[in-house]
Amino acid sequence: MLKLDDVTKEFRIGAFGGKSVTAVQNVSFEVVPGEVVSLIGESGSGKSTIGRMILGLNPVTSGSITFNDRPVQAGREYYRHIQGIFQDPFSSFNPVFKADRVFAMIKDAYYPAVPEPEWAERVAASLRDVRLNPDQVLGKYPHQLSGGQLQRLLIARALLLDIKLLVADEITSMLDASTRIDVLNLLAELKSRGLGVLYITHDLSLGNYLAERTVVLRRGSVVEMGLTDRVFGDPLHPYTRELLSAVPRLHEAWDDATPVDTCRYHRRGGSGGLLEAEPGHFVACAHLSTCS
Ligand SMILES: Nc1ncnc2c1ncn2[C@@H]1O[C@H](COP(=O)(O)OP(=O)(O)OP(=O)(O)O)[C@@H](O)[C@H]1O
Repeated sequence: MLKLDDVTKEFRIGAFGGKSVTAVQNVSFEVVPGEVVSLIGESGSGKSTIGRMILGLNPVTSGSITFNDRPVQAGREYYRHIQGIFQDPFSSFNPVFKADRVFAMIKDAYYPAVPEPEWAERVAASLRDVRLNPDQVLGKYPHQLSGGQLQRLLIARALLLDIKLLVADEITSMLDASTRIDVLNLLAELKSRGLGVLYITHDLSLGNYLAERTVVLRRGSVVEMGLTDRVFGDPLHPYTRELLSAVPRLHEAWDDATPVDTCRYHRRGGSGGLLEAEPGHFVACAHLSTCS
């Protein structure tokens, strides 16, 4: 199980790192095996920073991230179980390597003792799992494959490992509508095999389609989380309601002045924690800075 406990991330910025920006603040949530959790929020809300911390690509400033009770530790053993896939599949491949090479690197790093014929069969099986024809993709360079094929290749590569958690950061945003649905269905199939997925997205409808639970981020903090049906069906936080009513402009930068001024939880629950409004459905007060 992946567990984030009170995680905060500050980046040092400016000349000589004299200033800092808080990208993620006091975030806690879990992803259990066989569950898709979608992490949604506007651009700059801290989604990718959370993904990168889970993958050990950025250290946390405070709090902890554990996977099966062990702290994140970037390295071969960790990546055997946890893999990340990102928005732009082309940037994940070295353009001068054919697809075969991607798989050979996994063999060299993790399975050097496996005989070649057995390895070839494993590769073919993982490609078939993601509905790719091995004969049509192996032997090709990245530019000879489509974005959807490359995303599937990345998933196939992850499947060759003993993967338990996939961090999928905007993986469908560069795909056309039909390929997007194919990749989403593939993720749904993987979750039914016990894989946990953190699905990071701007796109509420995709999160709604796939995820059992939804975590809504605003300016680095969780404002609401719970079962997707409940968060979408009965959004409690004004910001979540705003997000749901503003779907068509989700890809635009948001105006910081977005009014978030009505909150029925104001003054009901301390100064910053999430309130459990109903079992498993948590919401932040919309007036955190003034709530006491
Ligand atoms: N390496 C960094 N150095 C300084 N600031 C950073 C760094 N990475 C991210 N940030 C800042 O942290 C905040 C959160 O960024 P992040 O990329 O996590 O947001 P996001 O929700 O994933 O946005 P998008 O959907 O546009 O990718 C932003 O204000 C961003 O400018």
